Amino acid sequence: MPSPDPRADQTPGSAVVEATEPGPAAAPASGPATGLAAIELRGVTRVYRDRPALGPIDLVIPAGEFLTVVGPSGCGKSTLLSLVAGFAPPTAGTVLADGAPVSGPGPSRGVVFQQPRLFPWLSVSGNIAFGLRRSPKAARKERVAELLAMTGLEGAARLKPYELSGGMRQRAAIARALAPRPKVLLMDEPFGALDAFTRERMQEEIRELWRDTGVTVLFITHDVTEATTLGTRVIALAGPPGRITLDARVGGDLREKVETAIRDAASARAGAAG
Ligand SMILES: Nc1ncnc2c1ncn2[C@@H]1O[C@H](COP(=O)(O)OP(=O)(O)OP(=O)(O)O)[C@@H](O)[C@H]1O
Repeated sequence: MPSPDPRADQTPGSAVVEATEPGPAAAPASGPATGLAAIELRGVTRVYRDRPALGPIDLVIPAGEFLTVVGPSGCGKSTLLSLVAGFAPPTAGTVLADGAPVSGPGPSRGVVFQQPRLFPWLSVSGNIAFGLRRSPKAARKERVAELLAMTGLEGAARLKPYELSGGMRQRAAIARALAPRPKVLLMDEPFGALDAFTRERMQEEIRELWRDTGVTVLFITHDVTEATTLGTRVIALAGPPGRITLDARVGGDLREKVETAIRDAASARAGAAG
C-alpha cells in the first residue's frame, strides 16, 4: 500500500519550478536519505558542434533520493546522464559527485543502459564479478553471491547472456552495476526494451533494491507513468537545449502536472518556431 513519504519535506533541487504538496507517495517510503548532495549540477550546459543540447541546469540530488527524469525524445535526458556519469564533460558549469568535480567515469557511479551491454563471453557471475577484479577472490565470490540473491539470479549464475530472458539480462546488468557498491546508480531508460509485464516487475524490483541498498538513483525515462510512480522525485525536461520545467515530489496529482509541463513546453517551442 502507498504510504506518506517521510522525506517529502526534504529540500529539493535548486531549480524548483513547481512543487507538489507532499502527498501520498506511490513509491515505498522507507529508503534512506541523508540530505547531503550525492550529485550537484551548477550552471551545467552541453553544446554539440555549436548546437546547445542541455542547460543551463542547476540541480541538487540528495543522497538516498530516487530521482526520475522525464521528457520527450531529444530533450537532453541522456546528455544529462552522461555528464553525471563522466562520459562527457560539460561545455560550461560543474558536475559534482559527493562534493568533488566529476572528471570521468568512476566506481562511485554505476550505469545501466537500455540495452544491458553484458559481456557475451562471460557468464552471469563473470559479468557481475567484472567490476570486482581487484577484490580478493573470497570477497568477490561473496559479493557475487549476494548480488545473485538480491536480483533473483541464483539459478542463472552459470548461464551466458544469450541464454537469458530480457528481464534476466537487465537484472544481471543492474547486479553488475551495483557490484562495486556505487553511491549513485544512473539508469538510462533501463526498462524501455522490456515487455509491459516484465517492466512492471522490474520497477518493483528496482524500488526494493533502492530501499535495501540506500543507493541514490537517477532514472531516465520518457514514460510519464513510470516517472511519476517509481521514485521519490521527478524532474521534467524540455528542449533541446534541455531545461528543467518541473521539479516535484512524487504524490498527489503529479502525473497531470508533468503532462501539463511537457505540453506547455512543446506549445511554447512550437509558438517560438513559427
Ligand atoms: N554525440 C552527439 N553529437 C551531436 N549531437 C548530439 C549528441 N548526443 C546528443 N546530441 C543531440 O543532443 C540533443 C539531446 O540528445 P539526448 O540524446 O540527450 O536526448 P534524449 O532526451 O535522451 O533523447 P531520447 O529520449 O531520444 O534518447 C539532441 O538534439 C541530439 O541530437
